[in-house]
Amino acid sequence: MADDNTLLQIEHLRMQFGGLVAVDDLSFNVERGKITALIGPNGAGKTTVFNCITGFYRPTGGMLSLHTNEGKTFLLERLADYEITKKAKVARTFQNIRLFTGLTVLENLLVAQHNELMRASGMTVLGLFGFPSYKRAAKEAIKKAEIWLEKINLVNRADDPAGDLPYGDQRRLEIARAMCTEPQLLCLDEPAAGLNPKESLELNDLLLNIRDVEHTSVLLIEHDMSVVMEISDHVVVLEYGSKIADGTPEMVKNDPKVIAAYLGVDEDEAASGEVTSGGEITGSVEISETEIISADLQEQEEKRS
Ligand SMILES: Nc1ncnc2c1ncn2[C@@H]1O[C@H](COP(=O)(O)OP(=O)(O)OP(=O)(O)O)[C@@H](O)[C@H]1O
Repeated sequence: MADDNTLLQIEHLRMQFGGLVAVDDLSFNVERGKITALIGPNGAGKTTVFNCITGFYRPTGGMLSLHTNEGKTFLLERLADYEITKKAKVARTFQNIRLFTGLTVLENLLVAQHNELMRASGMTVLGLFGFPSYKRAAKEAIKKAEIWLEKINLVNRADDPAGDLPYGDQRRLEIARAMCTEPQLLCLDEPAAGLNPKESLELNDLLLNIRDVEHTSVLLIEHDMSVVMEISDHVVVLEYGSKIADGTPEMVKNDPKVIAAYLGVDEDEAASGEVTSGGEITGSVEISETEIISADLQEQEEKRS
C-alpha cells in the first residue's frame, strides 16, 4: 500500500533471464526522506532490482511507481533510463567507481550538471556565449559544486584529477556528483565496498546529511552491516530473488530467516539459538556484525585487487 510518505512503490517485481528467475514477486516501499537498505547474500538479486528501477533492465513483470514530491507519478518500467534520470529524478552509483578520473574533482561535479547548463544555453552555441540564463545557470552550477565540495571535505583537492584521490574520497565524490543532479531518489550500489572503518564513518555522515539536510530519499545496497544497521530506517532482505524480511534494522537483525540466510543454516537451527557462523553451540543467536563485516572486507579486497 502506498501513502503520501511513499516515494517508490515496488509491486510484484519479476526479472527473469532465460530460465533464471533473478527477482521473484518482490514488493516493498521506499519511504520519502528515509534511508532504505536492500541487503542479502551474494546473488540474491539486489543489483538486478536496481537495474530495473533505473531502467537498465526492462522488468519481466510488476510495477515500479515513483510518486514525486510534486505529486506526479511515473511508472518506471515504462520509461527509458534517461527519462528515469531526468523526469523521475532517480540517480544512481555503481558497485565499481565510475568517475571521470582524468577530469578534476570540480569538473566531475560540473559535468553532472551538464543537462541543466545545456537547457539554459537554449541548446545553441550562441546561447553558450550570450544568454543571461546560461551565465546564471553556470554560476549556480559552480555554487552547487562548491557546496558539495565542502560537504565531502574536498575543497583543497578541487583542481586535482579525480583519479588521484584516495578510494574513500572517490566514493564520496561519486555520491556528491549524483547529488548535483538534485535527485529525489538516490540509489547507491555498495557505497561502502572497499572502505576502511574511518572512511565508512565518513560515508555514514554524508548519507545522514543527504537524508536530514537535503531531504533526499536513499535506497542502498550494502553488505557492510556497520553502515546498514547504523544509518538505515528500513531494511529489506532478499534471498534467491525473494523478500524474506522487511522492517527496522533491529527487527531484521534478529529475524531467524535472515540469520539462516546469512549463516547458511536451517531456519529452525537459527531460530533455536544454537548455531553461530563458526558452527559453535551458543545460547543465543544474532547476526554477528563483525563476522559479516570481516567476510565482506575480504570480498571487497578481492574485488578491488
Ligand atoms: N544480465 C544478466 N543475465 C543473466 N543473469 C543475470 C544477469 N544479471 C544478473 N543475473 C543473475 O541474477 C542473479 C542475481 O544477481 P544480482 O547481481 O542481482 O545479485 P546481487 O544480490 O546484487 O549479488 P552481489 O551481492 O554479489 O552483487 C545472479 O544469479 C546473477 O547471475
